[in-house]
Amino acid sequence: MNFCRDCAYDESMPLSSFVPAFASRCADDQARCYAFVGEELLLDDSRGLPRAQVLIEQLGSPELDYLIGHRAGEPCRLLFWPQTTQAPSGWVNHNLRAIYGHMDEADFWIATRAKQMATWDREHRFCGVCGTKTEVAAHEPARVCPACGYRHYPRVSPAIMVLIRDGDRLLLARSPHFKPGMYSALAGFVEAGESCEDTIHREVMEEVGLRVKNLQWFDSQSWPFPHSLMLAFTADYDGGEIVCQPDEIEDAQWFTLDRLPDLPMRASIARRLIEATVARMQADAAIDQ
Ligand SMILES: NC(=O)C1=CN([C@@H]2O[C@H](COP(=O)(O)OP(=O)(O)OC[C@H]3O[C@@H](n4cnc5c(N)ncnc54)[C@H](O)[C@@H]3O)[C@@H](O)[C@H]2O)C=CC1
Ligand SMILES: [Mg+2]
Ligand SMILES: [Zn+2]
Repeated sequence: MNFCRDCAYDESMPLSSFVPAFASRCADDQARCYAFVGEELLLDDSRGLPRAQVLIEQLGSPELDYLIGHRAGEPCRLLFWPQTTQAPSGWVNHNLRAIYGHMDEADFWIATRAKQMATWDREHRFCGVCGTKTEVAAHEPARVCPACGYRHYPRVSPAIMVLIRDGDRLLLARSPHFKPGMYSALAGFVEAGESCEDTIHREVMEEVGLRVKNLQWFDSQSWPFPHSLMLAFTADYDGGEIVCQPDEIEDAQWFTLDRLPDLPMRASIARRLIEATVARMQADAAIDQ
């Protein structure tokens, strides 16, 4: 699956060839370099990965320099400089959401892992239990407290997503943060003590006042904004009238397939979930004719 439209996707090293790993120092100048200045990914003019050594000569020693895995056996290195670092010449800073589809697809997803590793490191500098400054473990992504021994691993926040069908129509909603005209499937974070299914029933009732049944698994996706794990389902409508949750849901409507609104970006599992469900509903309608 490669949505890259204007760069060379290295099919010989597909994302499936990536194996996560961790070492608290990389310093391998031949490694594939996923470099961030603050929230933004540094790429060269043709949206390829930069050379670590050149960046370090320009920006000085990075705040983070970790091995984060191997792509087809090639080491993958995270370099991180804080936002205050001046932008280096000859490289372009990219917002991660915006660069999808314009860089090697596998490198995009490895860069999202790198971003989450940088977030983990910077948000666990002090022990959440006793306040002592933490230290990075040598061979696993953990910041360890030397005083109480607590190990702080990268945070992953499970979030459900559910697309509700009712005959030939789909329920799509929009948050106030969405760009104008865009609608998506419902989503919500799994709360402590909930199963995914509990969250779906709760979030659908909270966000649009409806009941659902026949939950079916679709797929999952790491979503590094900042550390969500999307767990996507479809469900059938099982009663209720649409009542939008104030502040969370600006609008929610039933849409027939011939009247779909603007949909989420191509990188999102929301887009894949909606397109796959529409295709299945169109196939079912063709059989019924
Ligand atoms: N990849 C995709 O296709 C999509 C991804 N998403 C992501 O799903 C996640 C959940 O979506 P929302 O509708 O915003 O969630 P939501 O419906 O649970 O409401 C968000 C609220 O949850 C609380 N919150 C924030 N971070 C949290 C955490 N880690 N754990 C528990 N509660 C938290 C905050 O009060 C926030 O206002 C977000 O990260 C969003 O970016 C949402 C739609 C599409
Ligand atoms: Mg939500
Ligand atoms: Zn501690």
